[in-house]
Amino acid sequence: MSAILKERVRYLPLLSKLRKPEECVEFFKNGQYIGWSGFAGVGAPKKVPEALSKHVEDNKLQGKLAFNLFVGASAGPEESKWAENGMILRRSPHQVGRGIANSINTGGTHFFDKHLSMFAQDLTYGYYTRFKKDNDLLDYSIIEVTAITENGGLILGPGVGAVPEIVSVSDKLILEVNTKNPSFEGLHDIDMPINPHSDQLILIAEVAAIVECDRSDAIPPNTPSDAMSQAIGNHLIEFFEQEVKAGRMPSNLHPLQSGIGNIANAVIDGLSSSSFKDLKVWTEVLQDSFLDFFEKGTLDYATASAIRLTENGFKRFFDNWDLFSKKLCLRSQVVSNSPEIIRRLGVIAMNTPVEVDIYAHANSTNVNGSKMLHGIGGSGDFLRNAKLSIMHTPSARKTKTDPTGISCIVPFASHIDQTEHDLDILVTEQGLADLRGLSPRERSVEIIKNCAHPDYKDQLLDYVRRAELQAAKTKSLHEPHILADALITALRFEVPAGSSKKCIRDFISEGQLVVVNIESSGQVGDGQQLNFNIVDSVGNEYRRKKDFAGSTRVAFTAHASAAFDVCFQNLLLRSNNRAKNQFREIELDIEAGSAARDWNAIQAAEKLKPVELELRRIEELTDEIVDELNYLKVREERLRNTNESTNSRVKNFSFLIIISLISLGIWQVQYLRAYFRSKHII
Ligand SMILES: CC(=O)SCCNC(=O)CCNC(=O)[C@H](O)C(C)(C)COP(=O)(O)OP(=O)(O)OC[C@H]1O[C@@H](n2cnc3c(N)ncnc32)[C@H](O)[C@@H]1OP(=O)(O)O
Repeated sequence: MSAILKERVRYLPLLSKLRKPEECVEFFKNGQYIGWSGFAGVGAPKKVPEALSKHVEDNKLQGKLAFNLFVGASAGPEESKWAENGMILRRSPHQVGRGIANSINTGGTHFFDKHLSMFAQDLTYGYYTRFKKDNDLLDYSIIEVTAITENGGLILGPGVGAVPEIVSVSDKLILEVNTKNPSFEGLHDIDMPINPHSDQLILIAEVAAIVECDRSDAIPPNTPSDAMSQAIGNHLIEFFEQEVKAGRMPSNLHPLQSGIGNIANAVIDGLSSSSFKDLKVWTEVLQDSFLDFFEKGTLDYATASAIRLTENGFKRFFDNWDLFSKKLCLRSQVVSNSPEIIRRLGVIAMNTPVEVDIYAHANSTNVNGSKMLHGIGGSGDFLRNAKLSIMHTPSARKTKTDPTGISCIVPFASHIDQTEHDLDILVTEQGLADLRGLSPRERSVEIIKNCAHPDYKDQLLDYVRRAELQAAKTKSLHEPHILADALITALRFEVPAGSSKKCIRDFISEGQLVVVNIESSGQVGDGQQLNFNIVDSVGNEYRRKKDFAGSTRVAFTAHASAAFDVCFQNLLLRSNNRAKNQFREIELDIEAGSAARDWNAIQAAEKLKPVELELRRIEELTDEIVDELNYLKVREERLRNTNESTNSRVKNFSFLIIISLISLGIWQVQYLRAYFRSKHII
């Protein structure tokens, strides 16, 4: 037993329960309900989960020793290891890490994404354990502590999260005493709201073991702030200054909440250099940038549920313990995320979405509507209840081949976590949209104009124009949408190896510039040969390529006004002996006319100001509309000529028939007369 452990565990009876992590494995059985401490990657248990993972790997128990796991918010890499080993059957709430996200997205883990403010209390109500056969809510909980007081009080570490509720409903506890971190004594304010069923007994769990942990939390370094995040920060600072001037906020603002992720970290970095003083923070996670905030004297006091610092950040924090610990309080997540407190304090909430749509519905969790990233976390708690609900995001994110390949401003959010009823302000590096008091259609203009990336502005405006035209016809102009178009920015489909040709058809006008971007998965030599060609319906071939993989951009000027096809065929090569179920995934993006022009290059080459560029774009768009109208006019003329010529032909034919009938009639009369005369009848 190390001297430091003896010093930290001041409740002596517990010292007799000391075990090695691997000696705790025997407590765990398949299907148990387990709680962990931890919040936003810090304060989670490490040694016992690691020993269990090793046990599963050594004995090939993957998928055979699995648990229902509840953690306040995300835990550390040990959780991802559990997921990789098929050890998590069910999980809630917020999680972070490739392993756990993969397990959710491949169906190995049932994940339910509850608001952080509600999760802990719902757990104590028994909502999540209602299928359990015995009366215990949680069988075991593994809790990291930094000390245990003389009377058995648990001193948690850098994360509080749902530990108070988890401990209160656990049958047995395993305590990991972290001796690498200093004791966090004096930094927490642990409070448990009384649930409506106040007549229920809170169980006092039995401690099954204590284990020493000599390792700190491993938080990856944050991406340093860049021009994009600085621009977002500057727009926000300018906005806050205006709010103070308008008398809607005091000069030291209202308490700030900041979400997780690199953008949130960088935005706080920007705010720390602003001229605001005596700021306060009411949030759930403090990241590294808050340390600068404290040191520069901008930040007066902060309260959170976890302090999620990188290795360097923790070193700074521990080295300056006296300064930071006096300005900080860690609380449980039911308190830090309490809707009532957030509303009463008038918190300014700032969180990053995956995407926001033109009417201000935001997706915080699911890429393309179905691929889970991290979960909603506390973003819903804060954005629904804050005095000012702000979302900050880059206007576009990169893909493998395109630095602005994904627009974060979309016609229709593919999954909605935060609704239009909550969001006040949207800010990207392009600018800030103040949505307060605007109708959905006013919002769409404000968002596209101020926040969308220039590469996507025209497409979004075009969508709004078409949606409004259609909605006007059906008298549904409140929030116009064309649902069939709303979710498509680029086409993505699979071409199975050995299948027949697959073609995508579009229509172009003569002389129009067309740009086709094609991205294919796989590589040349992988046993499949992907060929494509682009032809129009009058026989012009614009491009043909054999054995293609990766990405390409084809630009051409249309020779005729006609339909054109982009056709793919994926041949299975003889040398390929893994033939079954192989396919290439294709992403196809077709742009025509002004949308196909590289406006950034035009602006640079002709040294145009933004207004001039916008006017040029509008001019081209107008020319295009005029061209289209001219084309329609010519087609209409052609149709009219065809109609007229058909009409005159029918007329002539009718005359011919009339003349033929009259001639036939005269002939018949003559013939009958001659016949009757020859028979002497007349
Ligand atoms: C504990 C708490 O709850 S704190 C309170 C706030 N909580 C939340 O808001 C929870 C939900 N939000 C989040 O998890 C984050 O803010 C995020 C993921 C939405 C954004 O965080 P960032 O640091 O800006 O994201 P980051 O750049 O690391 O991107 C994360 C991944 O999402 C992907 N992504 C983000 N936006 C998009 C998009 N519009 N389309 C496709 N992929 C996207 C990124 O490409 C990246 O993928 P990768 O890991 O394969 O590279």
